[in-house]
Parts: sequence; C-alpha cells; structure tokens
Amino acid sequence: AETEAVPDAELVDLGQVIPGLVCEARYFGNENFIGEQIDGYLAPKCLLTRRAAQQLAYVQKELEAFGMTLVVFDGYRPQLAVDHFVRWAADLDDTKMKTAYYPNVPKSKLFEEGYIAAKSGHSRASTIDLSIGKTDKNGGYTLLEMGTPFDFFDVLSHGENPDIPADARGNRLLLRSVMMRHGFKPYSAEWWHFTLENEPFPTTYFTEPVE
Ligand SMILES: C[C@@H](N)C(=O)N[C@H](C)C(=O)O
Ligand SMILES: [Zn+2]
Repeated sequence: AETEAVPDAELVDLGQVIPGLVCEARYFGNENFIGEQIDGYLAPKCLLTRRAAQQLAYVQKELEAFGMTLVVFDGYRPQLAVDHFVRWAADLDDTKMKTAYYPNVPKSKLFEEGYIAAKSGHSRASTIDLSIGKTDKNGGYTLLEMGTPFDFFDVLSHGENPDIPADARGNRLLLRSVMMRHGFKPYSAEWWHFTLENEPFPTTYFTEPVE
C-alpha cells in the first residue's frame, strides 16, 4: 500500500537523534548516479523510523569506541524519488554519470540486476545506505576503503565479491558484522544497503518528502 504520511512519532532525523553520526544525504545534492538533486529531498537529512534509529544508535556507539563513525548516504526515500530514478532510467541517452557510477553495466540493466528498485525498501523507512568513517581530531572523517564507492553499480559492489583487496573485504565485514549484530540484514548486491529485520512498516511505501 502507498500512504502519504509516516506517523510523526515514527520518523526521526538521524543527525539529531544519534549524536556524532554523519549524514551525507547524497540524493539531496548532485553527487549521485543521476548527477542532480533527486525529487522528494527537500532537506539534507537522513530520516528513518524510530525503531531502526534506535538500533542504529547501538551501531554508532560500538564504532565510536574505536574512533569510527557511521556515514549515512540515504535513509527514508519517498516514492517520488524512486519515481525520479525510474524516469531517469527510461532516458537511455542520459549517461552523464556512467563513468563514475556504472561503467560496466548497461543503463537498461540497472533495475534488472538489482542495483536500483522501482519499489524500494527505503520507502518503508527502515532501510539505509551507509558506510564507516575513521574520525580525526578536527571533527572530520575519512571513509574506510570498501573496494568500491557508494552506489557504484557493479559486481565489485556485491558484498562478498572476492576480487577486491583484502583490507576492503575486512572493512565490509566490519560494517556487515556490526549492522547484523544490531538487527539489520545485508543486501547481496550492494555492500552499503541494509534493512531492519523487524521493520515496523513491512508493507507500506511512504510518499511524504524528506524535509
Ligand atoms: C540506489 C541504491 N542506493 C539502492 O538503494 N538500491 C536498492 C536496490 C534500492 O533501490 O532499494
Ligand atoms: Zn539502498
């Protein structure tokens, strides 16, 4: 079912409720696979259901003890944004970001090969795209090497791909282990994508914007 509003008390801003967590909000800006701001993102925020955020807070706490932080690229994704992805995919002439994001997969296959979904778990508000950063003493961070960047649509981004360097494999394992320990399940095609196992809205796809 499609429903406009996520009940207010259920949707929270990760940057506010998890101190220290970094939100890069990659679909609010133009640093993404389309190369422009995505429909439905009206603020540079990473939103998630309260239940998912509570679990994520445990992940952040574990990482902080080791001088690391979560870096979130996307959380709740309105259906409007997913519709923008679908519209973009239909325009096969627009390959502006191909070299950086999908050099080896034909644009026409991005949905079929599982890199983008026309009905996304993100719209249920308990799915998240994220990585880990090493924090420095100036309040900045450096992303851990994961073998591929976020949203690099390629077999190399499959979580268990053996053809990436050992240190990056170790970093993927760290991310996956700490997320799974706190109730999130990984997605085989994308090392950065996780869904809360016990998600509160397993069948509802929300349409309200990120604001
Ligand atoms: C587009 C990418 N970040 C992603 O989230 N892909 C999955 C398959 C999705 O669209 O749900
Ligand atoms: Zn995702």
